[in-house]
Amino acid sequence: MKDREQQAIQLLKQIIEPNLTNDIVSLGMVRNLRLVDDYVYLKLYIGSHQHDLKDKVEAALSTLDWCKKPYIQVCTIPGVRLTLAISSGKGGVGKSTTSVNLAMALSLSGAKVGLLDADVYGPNIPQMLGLKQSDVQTIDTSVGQKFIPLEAHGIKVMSVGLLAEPERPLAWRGPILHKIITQFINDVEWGELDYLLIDLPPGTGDAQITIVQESPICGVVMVTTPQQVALSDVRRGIYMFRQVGVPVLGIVENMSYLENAQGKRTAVFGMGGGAEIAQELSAPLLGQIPLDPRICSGGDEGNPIALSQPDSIAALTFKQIALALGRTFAIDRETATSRP
Ligand SMILES: Nc1ncnc2c1ncn2[C@@H]1O[C@H](COP(=O)(O)OP(=O)(O)OP(=O)(O)O)[C@@H](O)[C@H]1O
Repeated sequence: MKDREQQAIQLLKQIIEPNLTNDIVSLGMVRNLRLVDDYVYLKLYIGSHQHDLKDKVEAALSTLDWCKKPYIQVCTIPGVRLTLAISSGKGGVGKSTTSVNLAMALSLSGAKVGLLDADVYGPNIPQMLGLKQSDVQTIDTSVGQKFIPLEAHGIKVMSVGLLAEPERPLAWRGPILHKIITQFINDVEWGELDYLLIDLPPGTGDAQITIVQESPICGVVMVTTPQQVALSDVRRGIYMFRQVGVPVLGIVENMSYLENAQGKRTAVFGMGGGAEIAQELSAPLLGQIPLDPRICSGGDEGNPIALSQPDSIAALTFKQIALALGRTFAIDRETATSRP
């Protein structure tokens, strides 16, 4: 049986995703591969534009002389091309700040962007985008009721925080947590999106594993601050994602330094931590965001720095990360607007 499984995996490894120029197994698109008698079962996690990969998988597995039939369950979020997760090893390092500003930078580059706040422990994305608690509307569709996302600065937003009562802690546990997150992933009517960013809860617990396993996440951006204690947590996070087969796209180092009016930089939380971990774990350092009080006030006022201060170092760095992601996934202004 193990030999046959290896045979199937080797065949699937020959299928290359043309834009990412990597094979679908390494990209974490093939999951839950099982052999029952002479049948192959697997889940294929893909974006809305990658349905031809299913035919390729079918054709590849059909060449196995012992395989009577492959059963491929395609897992995708309708209308969503790319689902990316933003994660951190520990809380308070600026994960939500990065999610909001990256979403903003991607949107400003011309892409259609959605942001799902799955941080059940501290859902503060709505506030960071200036959204108040409001009744989330639902819509009846052919596949059941769906939530309609709210919109802020051109970004479609859905958050567990929009469903919770203000000032009340979200004390969801175990099965309820699992159900809420799964519902969020599958039951939001996003429409057509180039990117769906998912702001994960901090850490590497059940909630994170559920989300990454049950959604077509094609990559994770890890956020960290430069000090050693944060780095050991981010290392654990990266190992976790690699273990469940989700590629780590790179690391954003936040609160890297504080710059004074004369341009002198002080490394408040130490220097070079992000670069060190990036090198150690062979994950690119996507950018370094300085400490800037305008990031904090922008978050509190619902006006992200990527929009309000486009010439700031922080905004330019988020823009550069957005462009890098666009290049990686071959989504640029042209493809975003000319999409069928
Ligand atoms: N580079 C920065 N400069 C100044 N303030 C920042 C910076 N990054 C984040 N902050 C502020 O730090 C606080 C924590 O940031 P944020 O909520 O993004 O962290 P988080 O990692 O998402 O936290 P949690 O895990 O608790 O959700 C916020 O008030 C935010 O405005």
